[in-house]
Amino acid sequence: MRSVAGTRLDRRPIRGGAPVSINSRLSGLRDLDATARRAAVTEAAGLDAGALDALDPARGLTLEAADHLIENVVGIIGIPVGVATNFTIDGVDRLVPMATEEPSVVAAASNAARMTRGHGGFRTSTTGPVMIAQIQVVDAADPEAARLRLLEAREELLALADAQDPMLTSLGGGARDLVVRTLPTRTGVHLVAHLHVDVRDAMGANAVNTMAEALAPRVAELADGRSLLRILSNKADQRLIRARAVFDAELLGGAQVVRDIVHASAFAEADPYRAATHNKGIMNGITAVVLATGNDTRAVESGAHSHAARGGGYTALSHFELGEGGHLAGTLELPLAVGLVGGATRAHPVAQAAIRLLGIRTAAELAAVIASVGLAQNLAALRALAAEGIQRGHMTLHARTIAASAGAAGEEITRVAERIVADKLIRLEHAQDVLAELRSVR
Ligand SMILES: CC(C)(COP(=O)([O-])OP(=O)([O-])OC[C@H]1O[C@@H](n2cnc3c(N)ncnc32)[C@H](O)[C@@H]1OP(=O)([O-])[O-])[C@@H](O)C(=O)NCCC(=O)NCCSC(=O)C[C@@](C)(O)CC(=O)[O-]
Ligand SMILES: NC(=O)C1=CN([C@@H]2O[C@H](COP(=O)(O)OP(=O)(O)OC[C@H]3O[C@@H](n4cnc5c(N)ncnc54)[C@H](OP(=O)(O)O)[C@@H]3O)[C@@H](O)[C@H]2O)C=CC1
Repeated sequence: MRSVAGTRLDRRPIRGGAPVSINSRLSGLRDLDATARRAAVTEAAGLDAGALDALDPARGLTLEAADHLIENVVGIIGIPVGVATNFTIDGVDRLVPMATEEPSVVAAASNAARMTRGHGGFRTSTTGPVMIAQIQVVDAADPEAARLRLLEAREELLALADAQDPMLTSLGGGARDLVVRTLPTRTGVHLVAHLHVDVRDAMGANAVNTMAEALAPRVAELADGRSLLRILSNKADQRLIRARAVFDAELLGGAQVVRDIVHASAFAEADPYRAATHNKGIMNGITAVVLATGNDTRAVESGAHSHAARGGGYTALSHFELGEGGHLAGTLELPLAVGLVGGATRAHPVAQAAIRLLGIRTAAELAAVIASVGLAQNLAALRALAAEGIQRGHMTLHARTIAASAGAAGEEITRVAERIVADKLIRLEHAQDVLAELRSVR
């Protein structure tokens, strides 16, 4: 623990329970009410009764706790947390908490995960939890020579960085490398030092920012310039996670659907207008798990989009191709700066419950889950787009939101939703008419 502004901060990582063998194939979960679902998921995950109680809105984040998270707190917004089923990731079944306001996202992820179960589920690999801190130096008279002087002082600078975080180094993390670039800009040639730091189970921003600020005076001295910005880069390309899976051709709808998903994938790779929507589909899954686990959604999203733009243009983060036996092979690669130690992951009771449900023990395992959900989410949307179109599945589930917005309550929601879907008129005015009609015949 360390003391910050009089507050004792507990920095031990939130971890899931001891690994238990679970079956994530919870068919029929949708037919239960939310409380019964929570009980079913708690039992299926091998957790103690009550382990997920924080997911009950009455027992989640209190106003008092929220007041310690951000400033000028006046309230709390509720975002639904659903559980995606059917996931097998690196040989382990996982039930995945997803926080999202968008209908059909949780269903779609579960649907796609079901289509790869027979082929072993998702497999992942990672480059390791290495974050980059940037130190900008301006006004160096001889930028190229200054670059070499900094590189000559590599060992000294890495040691100085490590000295800032004995806890991190004791856990096997710490400074790993120094890269120095000269950067021509419209205000002259800047020198930019990149400190690569293994941040273990942290997201790492605070950890590397502290190091960058400590190194900056010495860097400026060596460069004979003036240090300016000292901050991590959200282009976390030393912290990549990759997920792959084979999706069953028959479950996808046959050979033509498989071929058309490959066409859809090629379209997104070639066209930035399509790539932005394609990647939004991936982020539907990724952001939902990042949010549920109390991680920084903006950091992950800027990392993802910077990776999509790494070649200078903007392209798809995933790739689909025809695989062995006519099945569909999908891959996804992106930077994922997520942790189990700091930020809201530590402070938010719902995030703690989400980590417990996932049963993960390291930030790398969390990244593996998130990337797998991103790939599943992408595949589900592409399958719908390449087959019947997005509206059938998405709008059918969206109809419930429309029914509730029209004023339906309780059982009325299902009845109004079913009617507006059957009438193929999923609109607010029609839902209001249907509701009025239902109430008039009571
Ligand atoms: C919506 C489905 C899944 C229906 O698909 P379906 O085939 O009608 O569903 P089903 O009733 O046959 O069920 C199949 C499986 O889906 C899951 N499932 C199905 N329904 C539920 C439900 N109510 N609650 C919970 N789970 C559900 C569930 O896992 C179930 O299997 P089970 O495990 O039960 O044996 C399908 O149409 C689908 O995957 N659609 C894609 C929807 C989607 O991508 N939504 C994201 C929003 S659209 C967007 O923002 C992104 C986009 C599209 O623009 C990106 C892009 O352009 O690339
Ligand atoms: N551009 C961006 O993305 C920015 C993001 N942020 C925010 O920074 C926060 C994340 O920073 P982060 O550095 O992760 O948070 P913390 O500083 O809360 O956590 C990191 C610290 O936890 C301690 N620790 C304990 N156990 C472990 C372990 N197993 N692995 C790693 N570290 C461990 C370490 O040392 P010790 O105990 O000594 O603390 C480490 O320095 C997020 O809230 C994010 O929103 C902030 C600025 C910019």
